Amino acid sequence: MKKLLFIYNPHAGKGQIRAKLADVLDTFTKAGWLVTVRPTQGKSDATYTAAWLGGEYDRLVCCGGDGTLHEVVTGLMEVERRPEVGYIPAGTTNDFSRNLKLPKGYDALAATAAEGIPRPVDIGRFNDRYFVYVAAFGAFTDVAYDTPQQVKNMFGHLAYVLEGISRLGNLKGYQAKVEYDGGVLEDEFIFGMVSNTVSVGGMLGLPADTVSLDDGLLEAVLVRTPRNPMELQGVITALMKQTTDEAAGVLGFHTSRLKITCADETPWTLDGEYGGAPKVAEIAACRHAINIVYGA
Ligand SMILES: Nc1ncnc2c1ncn2[C@@H]1O[C@H](COP(=O)(O)OP(=O)(O)OP(=O)(O)O)[C@@H](O)[C@H]1O
Repeated sequence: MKKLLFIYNPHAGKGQIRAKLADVLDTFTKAGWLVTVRPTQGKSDATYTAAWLGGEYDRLVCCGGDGTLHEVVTGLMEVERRPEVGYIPAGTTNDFSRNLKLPKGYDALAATAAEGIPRPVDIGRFNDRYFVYVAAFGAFTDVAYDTPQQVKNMFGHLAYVLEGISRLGNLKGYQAKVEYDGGVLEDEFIFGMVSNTVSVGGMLGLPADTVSLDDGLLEAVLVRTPRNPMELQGVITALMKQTTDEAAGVLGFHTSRLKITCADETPWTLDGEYGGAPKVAEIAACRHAINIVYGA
């Protein structure tokens, strides 16, 4: 019998999955799976469980928010023979799930996770860590790690932070050398983001269908430190319009890898969680690292 490992975060979102658990497990079983269930017991539990047990299963279904998906995928990257992944979004933020065109409601989600056909997606490597859809530094990310997880909100939030600053001197910039497929940039940046999600397509001025999760490419957005009030206004305008504007210092490009060398330790967020504060961030797309079930 094919084996399915179900990892769910009982506290994700408002904990609604708990009331649906019996139906979800029944759906998996009726689809022919022999099911093992792991309610996560705390931080990193999903990572350890996926890393230790993932290789013994044909399919791993993850239920929770972006944080739980991040933990599961991080664990699976340690596994040689990775199971197919199904995802039932159940968190307060389920930004990544938008990419998968999943149905609504737990019954349909469980059926899709059990029977849907998986497709390959790229996973981001960040030094010795991983991210599913976004790695970012700067502006708000060094203050606290309650980063607005929805990628689009990041730009809105950044514009809001920038509008609120009374003096340009209050802005913390990061002197950085950025090496990528298209060349080398050396400048001071207040914000940088590398992502693998269609929700950033608009920001790069690209139609969403040119941002693909399985093309071996990541999308990068860098915001240069504005040096005067006019430049600051240009950055805010670009961010509000959610578009890159090279003249205004809001740069965007596709790349398969990126090396960001900062003069100082720079705190990063990976999928909305604290990702450490390295001086050098080596980022790369791990092409087709995970096979995940899509809804359509
Ligand atoms: N049993 C548990 N008790 C407390 N925290 C847990 C437990 N299991 C998992 N977690 C943690 O909860 C965090 C958030 O999980 P998740 O993203 O699934 O939910 P969420 O509702 O979307 O929360 P948020 O959007 O605020 O991150 C994860 O990073 C995980 O480490």
